[in-house]
Amino acid sequence: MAAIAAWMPAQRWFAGKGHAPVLRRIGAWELPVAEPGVRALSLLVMDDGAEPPVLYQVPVVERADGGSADEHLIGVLDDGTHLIDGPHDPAFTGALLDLIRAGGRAVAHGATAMGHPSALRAGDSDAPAGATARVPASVLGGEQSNTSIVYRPVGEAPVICKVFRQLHHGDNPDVTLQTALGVAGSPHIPPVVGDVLGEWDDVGRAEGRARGHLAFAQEFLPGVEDAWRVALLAAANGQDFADEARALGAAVAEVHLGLRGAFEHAPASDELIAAVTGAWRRRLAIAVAEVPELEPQRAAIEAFYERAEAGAWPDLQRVHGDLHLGQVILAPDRGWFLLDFEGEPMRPMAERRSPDLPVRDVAGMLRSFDYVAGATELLHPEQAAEARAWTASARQAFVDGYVAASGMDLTVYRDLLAAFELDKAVYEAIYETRNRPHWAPIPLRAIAHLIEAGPLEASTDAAGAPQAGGTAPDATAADAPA
Ligand SMILES: Nc1ncnc2c1ncn2[C@@H]1O[C@H](COP(=O)(O)OP(=O)(O)O)[C@@H](O)[C@H]1O
Ligand SMILES: O=P(O)(O)O[C@H]1O[C@H](CO)[C@@H](O[C@H]2O[C@H](CO)[C@@H](O)[C@H](O)[C@H]2O)[C@H](O)[C@H]1O
Repeated sequence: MAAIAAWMPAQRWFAGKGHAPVLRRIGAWELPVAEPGVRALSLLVMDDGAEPPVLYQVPVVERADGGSADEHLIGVLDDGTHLIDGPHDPAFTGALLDLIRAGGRAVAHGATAMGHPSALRAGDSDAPAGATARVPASVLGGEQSNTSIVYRPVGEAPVICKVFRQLHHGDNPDVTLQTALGVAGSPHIPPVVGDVLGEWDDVGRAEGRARGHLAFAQEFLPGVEDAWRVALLAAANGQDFADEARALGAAVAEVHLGLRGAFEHAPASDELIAAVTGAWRRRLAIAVAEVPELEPQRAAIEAFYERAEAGAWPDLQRVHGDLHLGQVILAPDRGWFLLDFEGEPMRPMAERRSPDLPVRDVAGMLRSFDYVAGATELLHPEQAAEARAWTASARQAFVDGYVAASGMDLTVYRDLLAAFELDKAVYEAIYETRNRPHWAPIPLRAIAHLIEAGPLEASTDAAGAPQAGGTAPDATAADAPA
C-alpha cells in the first residue's frame, strides 16, 4: 500500500488533490496470466484521507523478474517484485479484454469481477482465453477522470476499454445508458463490446456488500479529435460550424428520445422538482464559499432559480448529464457520437442516476459553445469578435437542430434553460477555480451576462446570450486545455 500511496497523488485520476492519500485495501480481483512469475490484479483501495472517503480501482501487475515497463513502475517490494501500473502492462490489458469478450469470472480476493460481452456481438466472443494478450494496447493520453485503454486488433475494429477509477455502488450510467442505446439501435453511440461488473465489501451497506461497474468497452473511432479541439480550430480559422452544430443538436435530441424509450420517465412532481432545484442551490452555496467573486451575484442567481422552479417543467428522464464539446466526436461518414455518460464527476452518483431534464444537456452544450469564444478570447484576444460571432451562430444552429428533431418547444422552457445554463456556469466556476484558475473568468463572465440578459431573454435567443466583453487577461498557448 505504501508504494501505491506514494505514486497515486501524481495520477490525473486521483481526485484528492491537496491531501496525501490514506489507503486501506478493500479487496482485489485477479486475471489469469500464462507468463510465469507474473500476476495481474486490480486492487480496490479506499482513500480514507478524503472527505468523504473515495474508493479507487488500481490495476497492478506484479512481475517477479522486474519487467521492462520502468516508466510505469509504481514501486518495488522488499522481495524485489516490481509493481507496474496495470493499464500499461500487456499482462493486464490482454487478460482484461479476454474477460470482457469471452465473459466469465475473475479470481476473487474479497472482490469479484464478472465479464459481460455485449449481446449484440454474439459470435465475436469466441476468441480462446489468452488470445488477446497479443493485441497491441496503449493508454489514451490526455486529461481524464478514468483510464482508457485502446486496443488495435489486426483485421478488427479498434476497441476502447475504460477502467473506472472511482467506484460506486449501483449501475454506472456510462455502461447502462450506452448499452440501452446500443440495443435500441442508436447510431450516436459507438457499438458496445461489453463490460465488467464487480462486488466488494462495504460495511456501510445493510447487506455488507456493494456492487458496481468496473470497466466498459466499446468500439474506438480512430483518428477523430473530440469536438472541443475541432471547434476551437474552426472558430480560430473563422470556419462556419452551423451545419455541424445543427446536426449535433439533432443527434442530442435523438439520444434523448432513445433514452426516453429505454428508461423510465416521469412527470415533474413536486418531489422531483425539489430534488433538481435543491441540487442547484447546494451547488451555488459551495460555489459562493469557494469562489468569493460569486457572492455579489448570489441573489440574482437565486431569483433565476425561483422563476424556473415556478415555471413550466417537461417530464423528467435519463439524460447524458455532462454534455460538452469534449464529450462528442464527429466521425467522417458516420456523423455525431456522444461519449462518456457518467455525468458530472463532482455530483454524487445517486443524483447522476436520477431522472433529469433534457434541457440540462442543451444548456451544457450551449455553455460549451460559449467556452469556445471564452477560451479564444483568453488565448488570442485579437480574435475575440470573430469567435463571439462563431459562437452565436453555432449556439443558434444547435438549438434549431435540437428543436427540429425533438419537437420540444424550448421557448416554453426558457426559464428552465436559463437556470440550467446558470447552474452549469456555477459548476464550471467551481471546476475552473479548483483545476484551471486562469480559466475561471470564462464562466464568471458568462454568469454576469446571463444575469444581465434577464430571465426573459437569457437562452431563448441562443445567439444572443451570453455575450462576454471586457479585456481578456493575457495567456499563452500552454493555457490550452489538455
Ligand atoms: N469510442 C471512442 N472513440 C474515439 N475516441 C473516444 C472514444 N471514447 C472516448 N474517446 C476519447 O477519449 C476521451 C476521454 O473519454 P471519456 O469517456 O470522456 O473518459 P473520461 O471518463 O476519463 O473523461 C474522449 O474525449 C474522446 O476524445
Ligand atoms: O472530465 P469531464 O469530461 O468529465 O469534464 C470535466 O472537465 C471539462 C474540462 O475538460 C469541463 O468542461 C469545461 O471546459 C470545457 C473545455 O475544456 C468546455 O467545453 C465545457 O463546456 C466546460 O464545462 C467539465 O465541465 C468537467 O465536468
